[in-house]
Amino acid sequence: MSIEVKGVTKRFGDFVALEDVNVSIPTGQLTALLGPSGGGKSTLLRVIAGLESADSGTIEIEGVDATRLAPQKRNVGFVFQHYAAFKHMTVAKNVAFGLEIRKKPKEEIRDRVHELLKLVHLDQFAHRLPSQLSGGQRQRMALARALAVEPSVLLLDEPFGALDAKVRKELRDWLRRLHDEVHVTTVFVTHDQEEALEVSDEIVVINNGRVEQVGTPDQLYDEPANDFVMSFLGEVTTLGGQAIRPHDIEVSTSPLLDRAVEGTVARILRIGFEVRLTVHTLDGEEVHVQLTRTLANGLGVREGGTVWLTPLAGATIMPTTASVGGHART
Ligand SMILES: Nc1ncnc2c1ncn2[C@@H]1O[C@H](COP(=O)(O)OP(=O)(O)OP(=O)(O)O)[C@@H](O)[C@H]1O
Repeated sequence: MSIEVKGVTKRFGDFVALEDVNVSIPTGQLTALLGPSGGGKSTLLRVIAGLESADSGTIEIEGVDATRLAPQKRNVGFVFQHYAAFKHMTVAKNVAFGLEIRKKPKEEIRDRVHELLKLVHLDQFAHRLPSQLSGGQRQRMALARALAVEPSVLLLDEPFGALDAKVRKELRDWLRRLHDEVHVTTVFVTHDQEEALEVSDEIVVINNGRVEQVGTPDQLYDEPANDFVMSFLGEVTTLGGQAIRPHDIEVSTSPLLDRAVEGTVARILRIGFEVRLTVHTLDGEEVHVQLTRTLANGLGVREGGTVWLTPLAGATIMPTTASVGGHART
């Protein structure tokens, strides 16, 4: 394991931001810290970086107890949402900075900067100032700068958070490819489920200062530990008082199964290949169902018509608590 977080608790006054957090982050992987705003993701990243100190618990990085080490002694690189570049220095100088203060030979610095700028596709911008770059290019420069000193761990706090959706998506794909080339252990904070599912090898779901679940994107989606994780990583509705995904519900226009729930189609929304039904059941539940267009057309569903709903075989079903429905997809 590259990072071992053991029994970490962090309070700000009376407020408990992290409570007995235990996480192992594997070497060479891309791990996302995912959760709703205020859940404690950034605090955990800052405790790993040494920018905050935990009230109790330990942090081990690459087998070394780093709990009391200063940030610059932990061999970690960081990139934040709003990256503070040296405005008066060129892109190349910004990337070279960490190597220069370490007094590396000039030739080695020049070669390394060239290699890094190529890696982040900024080689043609080496002589520009940061203000002459786009937001996405500036974040790529920040990554090159963080990678320059060959950190054993790269910590990214919503690195693309301030960028527009399209650039964000491009950089997300780019980060995945970069990681496949460089393989440095990377931990990145995001509140965006899609980003976490698309990019990471492993996801740590954090809510209210606690770890809800750790797993691969598939494990979290297919075997959520609780209804919070289930609702945070995809859409969820309730059927017969239980949480279920809208696409895991079978719709029939005749009462084929005795445990089927009868209801009336209140609304039909057609979006591309997908058809969304809102069904009001006899028990007064509002159930959301997702079907393919082909299936919906084949069934001949119509607003005001009666349908019978059953969970599909193999559907993930959870008892509900108050958290279901509280975290819609963003
Ligand atoms: N320096 C501080 N002083 C007091 N409270 C703080 C401090 N830093 C963080 N907190 C509180 O700790 C909680 C966790 O904050 P944190 O930034 O870790 O959340 P997050 O999951 O990263 O959220 P976001 O996605 O909004 O950044 C929040 O309620 C926040 O207000």
